[in-house]
Amino acid sequence: IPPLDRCHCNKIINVIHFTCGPGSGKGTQCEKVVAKYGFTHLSSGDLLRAEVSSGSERGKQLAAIMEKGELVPLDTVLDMIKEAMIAKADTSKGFLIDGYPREVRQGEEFEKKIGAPSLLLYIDAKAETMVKRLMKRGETSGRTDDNEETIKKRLDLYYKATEPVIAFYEGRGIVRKIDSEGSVDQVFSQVAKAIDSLK
Ligand SMILES: Nc1nc2c(ncn2[C@@H]2O[C@H](COP(=O)(O)OP(=O)(O)OP(=O)(O)O)[C@@H](O)[C@H]2O)c(=O)[nH]1
Ligand SMILES: O=c1ccn([C@@H]2O[C@H](COP(=O)(O)OP(=O)(O)O)[C@@H](O)[C@H]2O)c(=O)[nH]1
Ligand SMILES: [Mg+2]
Repeated sequence: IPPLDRCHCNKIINVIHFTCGPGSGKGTQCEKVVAKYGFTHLSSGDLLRAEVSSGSERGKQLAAIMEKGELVPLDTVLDMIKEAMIAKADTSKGFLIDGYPREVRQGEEFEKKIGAPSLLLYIDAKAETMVKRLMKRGETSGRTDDNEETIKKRLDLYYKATEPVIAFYEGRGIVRKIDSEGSVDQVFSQVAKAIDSLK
């Protein structure tokens, strides 16, 4: 398919994966990255939630999986990301892909269909910190998965499926680990340093 190839050759130097645990602060940091660098932010979770809000049949199936804190089929997420990347390929300065890959196979498929990332940002947060932040966010977020039971499942799945992703890319030398325990600005200064090191 031609648009795919376009994606392949154009922007692949600037694909940044943001892979961290739930509630580690990805969404918060991505907003700041967009403000400073003008990258296109694609949040896999937000793309899925948009499909759920559309009320489509596919959205209903996704909602049931997400409410349980499980992972939706990897092709579904990849197709959504690819579509969104193609739509922006001509004008984007780079892509910041948040909450992805969630499992090693997702990363492998991304590379086959789109290309290799140039950086993988990983915010290292303690389980206790993530749970605390998510419970607090749950007071106002309206997200059906911000409840104690689902948070626990999301964390378990993170340690089981997502942490191996970091080891996988560490082998390639593109992982930058960020300590999450400071303030939002302190975390961002580490993120910015990692991105600046790409230039
Ligand atoms: N103290 C502190 N709180 C933060 C920081 N970053 C985010 N938070 C808070 O932690 C909560 C979760 O942050 P998000 O940015 O929504 O986290 P996320 O990683 O996108 O989480 P998911 O959407 O569940 O993947 C929010 O309520 C933020 O206000 C930080 O650097 N320091
Ligand atoms: O590649 C992805 C990204 C997200 N999700 C689903 O979307 C939910 C919310 O993802 P998000 O990144 O917004 O939040 P997190 O779980 O990291 O707090 C997850 O629990 C999964 O059910 C998924 O299945 N595959
Ligand atoms: Mg988020």
